[in-house]
Amino acid sequence: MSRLSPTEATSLGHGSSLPAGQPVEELALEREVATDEVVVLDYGGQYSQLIARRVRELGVFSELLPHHVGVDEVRKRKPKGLILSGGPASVYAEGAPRLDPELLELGIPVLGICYGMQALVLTLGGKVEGAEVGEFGRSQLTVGEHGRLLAGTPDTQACWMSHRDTVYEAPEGFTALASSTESPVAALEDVERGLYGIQFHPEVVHTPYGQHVLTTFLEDIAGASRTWSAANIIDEQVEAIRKQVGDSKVICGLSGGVDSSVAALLVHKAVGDQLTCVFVDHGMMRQDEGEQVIRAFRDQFHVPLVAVDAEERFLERLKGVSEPEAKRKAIGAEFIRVFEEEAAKIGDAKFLVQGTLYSDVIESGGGTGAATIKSHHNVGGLPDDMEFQLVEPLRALFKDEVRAVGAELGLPEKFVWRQPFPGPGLAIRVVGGEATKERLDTLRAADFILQDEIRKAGLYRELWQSFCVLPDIRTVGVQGDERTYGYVVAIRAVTSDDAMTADWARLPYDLLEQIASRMINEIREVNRVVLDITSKPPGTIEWE
Ligand SMILES: Nc1ncnc2c1ncn2[C@@H]1O[C@H](COP(=O)(O)OP(=O)(O)OP(=O)(O)O)[C@@H](O)[C@H]1O
Ligand SMILES: O=c1[nH]c(=O)c2[nH+]cn([C@@H]3O[C@H](COP(=O)(O)O)[C@@H](O)[C@H]3O)c2[nH]1
Ligand SMILES: NC(=O)CC[C@H](N)C(=O)O
Ligand SMILES: [Mg+2]
Repeated sequence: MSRLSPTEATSLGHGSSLPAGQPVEELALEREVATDEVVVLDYGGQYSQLIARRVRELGVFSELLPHHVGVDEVRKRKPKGLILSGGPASVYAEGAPRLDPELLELGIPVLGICYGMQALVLTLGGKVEGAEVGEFGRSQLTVGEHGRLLAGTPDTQACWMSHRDTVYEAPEGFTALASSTESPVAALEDVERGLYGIQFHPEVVHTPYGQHVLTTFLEDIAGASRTWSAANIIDEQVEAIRKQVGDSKVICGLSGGVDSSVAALLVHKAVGDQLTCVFVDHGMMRQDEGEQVIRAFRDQFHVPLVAVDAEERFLERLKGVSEPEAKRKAIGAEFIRVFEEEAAKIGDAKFLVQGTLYSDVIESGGGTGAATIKSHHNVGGLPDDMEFQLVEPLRALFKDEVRAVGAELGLPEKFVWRQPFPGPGLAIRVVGGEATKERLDTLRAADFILQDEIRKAGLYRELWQSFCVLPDIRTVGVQGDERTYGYVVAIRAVTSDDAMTADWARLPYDLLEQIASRMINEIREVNRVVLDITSKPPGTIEWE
């Protein structure tokens, strides 16, 4: 991407995987199946999510499911093919995830990648063993026989590996296709049974023929039509929304962010004036944001918009609340109470549209033992007694795909390329303490300066997000020969593709200096500015 991310790490760093216990129904997508799908089973690999993204980039819809889902869950989706991801375990480790042999009997081709291949080989009676030396990073693949899977690729090619266990013998019925520096069998296939395996990672950019091999699997082997694109989700969703909503009234929580704007446009396309948008100004917005959103939206679109001034009730609700999850849940619940009141006013709207994305769903954990990193207000933060039925047309998409849909729908660039802003707003950036009006105002002032300077420097669009955090800390300073005891502002700026992983942005020193000095000079309460240089993982983007 940019001068801001000096390493390639961000493009490789999709480190998410679905924790065991993730309830699958949370992830199931109501699709009017119009396009072909390939399911990726996640064995906890670092790049599992990247596999699904690559498949989508190649024009085939793809969903990532935890490895332990039953065969029925996979069958339900009528996939054209199945991909088994890599994973951190050794196939011999106690409790290592197993491959259910029934998955190999679905009548669709299966491609095992790294751990996925090792599990396949072990299940079918081949030989996998821990090698003396591992094979990490760049390696050389030597193809003995191209077979079906490696057709059209060179006899020797670079590939990217990350494993210690190694396949020494292919199971009966398989042909070993290639070896690598440290792996006697680095690719194999049993065309008859439709089973394929590769030890290397086709999904990372360091495997030059990776996309080629994936394309072969999708197109030639699985026979999937490459007709899916973020844009054709429009027709699919318009149809699904009509079916779900019928002739009921619908409200849409509209923040002015790209997700809810796109969701609103889709729903409007589907059910026209049954839709009313509701913008909630909870007092945790950025400077002048409320007015800007209302003006921009009313100017641009012909969708009725109700703006609710809810600052007082949100501040009241947050009194004494400092623990991050408690804060998120309080905000999530209050949002719903406001939506309920507005729904009643417009005449019993039973449906609530939200711009929930795939990453919100994955990250919110789920509940049955899965790790919840943080409850996104629109997923894990919803109150139990909510009666709305949710309409979430973007639940299957990643942010870059939503942007593509937005562009296709004619959403102006300034909406499409807005940096994300979390629903709970500045409240989760007043860290370690209560979000009082006074602290929110200080943070708002700092944030305004940061945005202003980032835009002036022409960096706004290159950054996934740039914002300030106000910890509950004061430090001693000396200003005008006087002792001061003021707040610390932290600057957080990150690059990312989809918020699942992120790197801290290398902002120019001169810009940082300009930002810091403006903050200290212009905001009386602030006397120190620090920079957050934590990537995600191990950090998250927001501090709470
Ligand atoms: N101030 C708000 N008023 C009404 N609805 C909101 C508000 N903030 C968030 N929401 C609802 O919560 C959903 C999730 O918020 P989120 O911030 O993830 O998306 P967004 O604001 O639409 O887009 P972006 O991620 O670009 O900020 C929104 O799509 C919207 O439906
Ligand atoms: O609408 C939202 N409601 C939330 O509760 C919420 N929490 C985090 N975020 C945004 O999600 C992305 C990932 O954030 P984290 O790395 O902090 O988990 C980042 O873009 C965050 O700004 C939220 N958005
Ligand atoms: N990347 C992987 O899937 C690694 C598989 C297994 N953990 C190994 O080390 O061989
Ligand atoms: Mg937002």
